[in-house]
Amino acid sequence: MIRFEKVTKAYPGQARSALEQVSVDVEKGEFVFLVGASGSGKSTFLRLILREYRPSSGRVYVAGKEINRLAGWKVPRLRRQIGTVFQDFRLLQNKTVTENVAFALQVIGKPKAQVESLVPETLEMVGLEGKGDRLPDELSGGEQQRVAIARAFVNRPMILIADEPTGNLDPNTSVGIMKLLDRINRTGTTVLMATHDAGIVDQMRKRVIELEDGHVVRDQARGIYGYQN
Ligand SMILES: Nc1ncnc2c1ncn2[C@@H]1O[C@H](COP(=O)(O)OP(=O)(O)OP(=O)(O)O)[C@@H](O)[C@H]1O
Repeated sequence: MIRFEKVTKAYPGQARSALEQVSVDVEKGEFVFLVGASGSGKSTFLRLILREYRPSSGRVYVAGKEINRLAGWKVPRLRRQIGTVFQDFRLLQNKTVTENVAFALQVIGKPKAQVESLVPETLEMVGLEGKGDRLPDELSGGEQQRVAIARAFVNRPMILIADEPTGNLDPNTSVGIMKLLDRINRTGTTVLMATHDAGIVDQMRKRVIELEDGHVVRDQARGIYGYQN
């Protein structure tokens, strides 16, 4: 589903590459934690999958296509197949829960009837039934992250990328969010999650890829967090 072949990414003006000769294969339906100290290259890895950046050398494949070679007009189609969730939720503050989730479908031109069936179904799946009319600031942090996950998943993407999704949440709330991501993964969606949350990684026992200074230093099935901050 995702393949990195000897990928190096150097940002202009930076002495050291953010990623250096990284080769990784992620199969469809896998759940992968990306761990590593701050600055080790986790976000860069995720952004290359979205083609927010191109590699300086090497190749990135998503669903069999080398995305560096995709024509610019095909990039939105690629991104449509990848849901994204971030630490800071990134909801539209002046729109209700329902409108936030519906918006993700409207911008890609989904017919109204489909929007009207998919949005409530997805809100129910993430445990937000009955809260569709609230504004984001009328929700707890955990609920706001559920809205963000609903928005990322409502289009049933093949890949879900989560960059520190529990970074702003307390441990109990984080467990609920992880259960939800696990459920989404069980529908067949490939999940990649960058995290500093040792407790969660140790609890879930999924594949762990550890980056250090832009290199993969560990790739472990049913792994643990296992590095010192
Ligand atoms: N847009 C950019 N321009 C220049 N350098 C960048 C840019 N983005 C990241 N870097 C550098 O690339 C390296 C890897 O950064 P990256 O954000 O991928 O790390 P990270 O593991 O996600 O860190 P964190 O855990 O703090 O989010 C760092 O040295 C960082 O300073």
